[in-house]
Amino acid sequence: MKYISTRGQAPELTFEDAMLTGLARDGGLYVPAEIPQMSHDEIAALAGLSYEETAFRVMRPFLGDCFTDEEFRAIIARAYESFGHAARAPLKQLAPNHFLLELFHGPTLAFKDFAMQLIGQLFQTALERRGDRVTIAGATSGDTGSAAMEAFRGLSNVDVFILYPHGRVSEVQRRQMTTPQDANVHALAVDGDFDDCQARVKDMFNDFDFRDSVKLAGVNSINIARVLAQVVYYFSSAVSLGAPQRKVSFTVPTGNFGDIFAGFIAKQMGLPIDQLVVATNQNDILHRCLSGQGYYKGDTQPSISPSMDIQVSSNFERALFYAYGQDSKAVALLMDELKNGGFDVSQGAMQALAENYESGRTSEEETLATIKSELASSGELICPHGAVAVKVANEHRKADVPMITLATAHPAKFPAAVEDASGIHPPLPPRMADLYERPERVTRIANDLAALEDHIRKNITN
Ligand SMILES: Cc1ncc(COP(=O)(O)O)c(C=O)c1O
Ligand SMILES: N[C@@H](CCOP(=O)(O)O)C(=O)O
Repeated sequence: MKYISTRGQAPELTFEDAMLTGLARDGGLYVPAEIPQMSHDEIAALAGLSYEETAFRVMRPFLGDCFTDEEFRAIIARAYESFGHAARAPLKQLAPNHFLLELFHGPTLAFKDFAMQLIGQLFQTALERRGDRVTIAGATSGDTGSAAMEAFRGLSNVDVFILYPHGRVSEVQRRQMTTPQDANVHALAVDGDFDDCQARVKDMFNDFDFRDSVKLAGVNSINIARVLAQVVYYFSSAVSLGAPQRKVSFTVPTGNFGDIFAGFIAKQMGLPIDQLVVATNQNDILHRCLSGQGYYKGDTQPSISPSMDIQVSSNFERALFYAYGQDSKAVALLMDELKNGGFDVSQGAMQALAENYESGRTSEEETLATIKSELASSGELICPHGAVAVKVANEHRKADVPMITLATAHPAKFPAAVEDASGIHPPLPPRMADLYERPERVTRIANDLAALEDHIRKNITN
């Protein structure tokens, strides 16, 4: 199994090398050279299996011979043992044929834990075997950061530097990143927005002297291993609702396009997915693009679903790669145009996108109203990101096809917005009850590549 870059100018890599590399050296993103297929019978055989066994069967073909079956099973078992729900990703019914997929039972209360806990174990095994170490740089709008710190904290062969936009994450999200006391995890509050943080991380990867000297690695969804780990819950949830005998649909609250792209991979593997619906908040660049208005950056408007306050949606590059028939030159040109503000998508590529994705947008008022109305109708208290998706799902779902809406974070991560909408203050789980008393450790830093690289060089502990 080989991995190729969306921009066509980087070496082909194995799964393990693609995982440890993060961003391709031509600035592109790695994708599998071929997407493995699962037959109708193989998908049907997932019924009744544990989440861990489903993860093994769905992900195994992507790994090639990088990890033995025994190693991979042990890694999966360790990755999910700390989850607070036996099913790992349980489904709750909201209405006839409408289900919520709860992806927030991991250690940091967001869907990021599904992939991050797994790749933490994969990194550790690979690095120990190689006798090597890495420096991870990650950008976060709130959830990736704490999930990465939790997955890698205390490890002797990894340092983790997380860039988050100062003042633009919820207090719970911030404290989850600033309170771990392990010396190898570092929170950096950047004077900028998430797109600035993500751009600086990509700049670090494109500065080969820095990249090579600190052995830079990435755990954002630029890392293909992150995306592949998220494919699993599309299979587990669809099968529990009757796939492959019947089709299902998904609505996904979307920012960096990693989660919905995992759904696209599941569909390409053979999972019978009817609709894949992209749900955006008021930062609706993806919805505008999928509606035929081109991909043009605007100013990011801070919202009550801050994790999706994104203009440069990293994995959309992967979606474009497939929509342009794997034409890496065309993708490279579009990404150059993006540096100058944006680009139009060709008619053929628009058609290909339309065959795979639908989209919708939810305003701030609609998000608050959905939290309130869902509590009244189904009794579920949902976080603002899930609420963005529930509203869009209700506009798109068909009466005869089950719609699975992804609940990507626990409401307790966004208590102010949830209380504003519902009158209920969602409590943190008991193991985090003292989060507000824990001492914070954070470095405020300019949105400046040289300053960031200097800080990282000076603070590597391993
Ligand atoms: C809670 C939450 N929901 C949704 C998203 C959007 O997911 P993606 O960036 O994979 O589109 C994010 C950020 O990634 C998030 O943290
Ligand atoms: N919403 C994300 C943004 C980064 O996304 P990623 O999936 O590329 O890591 C966050 O919470 O940090």
